[in-house]
Amino acid sequence: MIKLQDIEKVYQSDNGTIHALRGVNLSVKQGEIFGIIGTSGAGKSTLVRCINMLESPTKGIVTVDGQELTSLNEQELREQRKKIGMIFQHFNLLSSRTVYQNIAFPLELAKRSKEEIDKEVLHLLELVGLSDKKDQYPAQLSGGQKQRVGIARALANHPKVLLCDEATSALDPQTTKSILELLKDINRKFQLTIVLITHEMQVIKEICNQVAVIEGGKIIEQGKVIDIFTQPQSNTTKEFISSIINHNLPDFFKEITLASEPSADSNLILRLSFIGHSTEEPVISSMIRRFAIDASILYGNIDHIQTIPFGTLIVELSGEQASLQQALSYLKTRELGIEVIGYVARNARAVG
Ligand SMILES: Nc1ncnc2c1ncn2[C@@H]1O[C@H](COP(=O)(O)OP(=O)(O)OP(=O)(O)O)[C@@H](O)[C@H]1O
Repeated sequence: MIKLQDIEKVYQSDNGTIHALRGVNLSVKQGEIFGIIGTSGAGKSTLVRCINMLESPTKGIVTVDGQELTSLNEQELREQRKKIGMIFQHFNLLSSRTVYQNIAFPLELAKRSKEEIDKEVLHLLELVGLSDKKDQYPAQLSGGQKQRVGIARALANHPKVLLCDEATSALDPQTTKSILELLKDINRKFQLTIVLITHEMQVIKEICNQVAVIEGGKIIEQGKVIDIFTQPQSNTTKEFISSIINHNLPDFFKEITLASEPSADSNLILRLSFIGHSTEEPVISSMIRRFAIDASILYGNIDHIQTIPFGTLIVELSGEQASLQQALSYLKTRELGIEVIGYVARNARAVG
């Protein structure tokens, strides 16, 4: 549905040249909720604004719904933009218009009849749960209600894509949840493709199928949310994830020396991640039964990414070195993530 090829964006400002995007390639499938996460200044807003050409890329090709936007003139672009709705962090509502009139605005611009507009607006008000607020002005609404108006307005022209520019960043956690639920609902009902940018991993975890991490104008990591959460590669991604999932080692590891290679009398410390059905498999107990080893659990956590459960265990295995290596080989045949954290001297910690 959306394809970005080698997108570059250079701003010329009084302070010199700013290279905001440096060769971005992205592909978003129809019906996906695609999240782009990055810290302040990473290039998120520039990137999302390149998708509907509010910013025109200095270089590269933007294609939406099979149409190359980067080759269109202004008038053709205006037509194509009707396929792309957008919502904003600060809602961007017209303060002198009522809720009804705000939602009607894009339909008036599209020269739709009064009857059509009325039917459409009433339907959208119901969809976003604001039928009773139609004659109020934005100043009389809460942040969450304002964003609901923003969503209804963005959907007025039946877009195929909805772009969300930090749409929940100005909202409290409870309101954020309800807006994300509404976006999920709309995605399901209309098979609408959603691209959202955020600096909060919680938002990605709650609704996205796919995620891309942007840093210094480049995509440094991308993939399925479940894969990125369970096997983050870059330090930036690890940091984002650690804000909601503790990937750090427990404190007592700071006091012991970990070796990267085994010695005759060392214990093996592993981090195991279980995803989906593998959380139900009794891997640890069958490993202990098969090999002459002991296992003690140093840390355990279970979480969900939307409906998929995933768990993390840090375990210390003790026994003969040959048995430990056999157990490790056995674990590698199971459906789980394995990270060898290191080896500790057998007496460094008492294994129970
Ligand atoms: N219109 C502009 N003129 C000049 N520089 C700009 C302009 N817009 C953005 N930039 C610069 O481009 C870089 C990327 O900015 P952008 O707003 O895309 O990042 P961001 O990840 O969305 O950050 P934030 O979360 O703080 O909004 C920054 O260095 C920013 O200062």
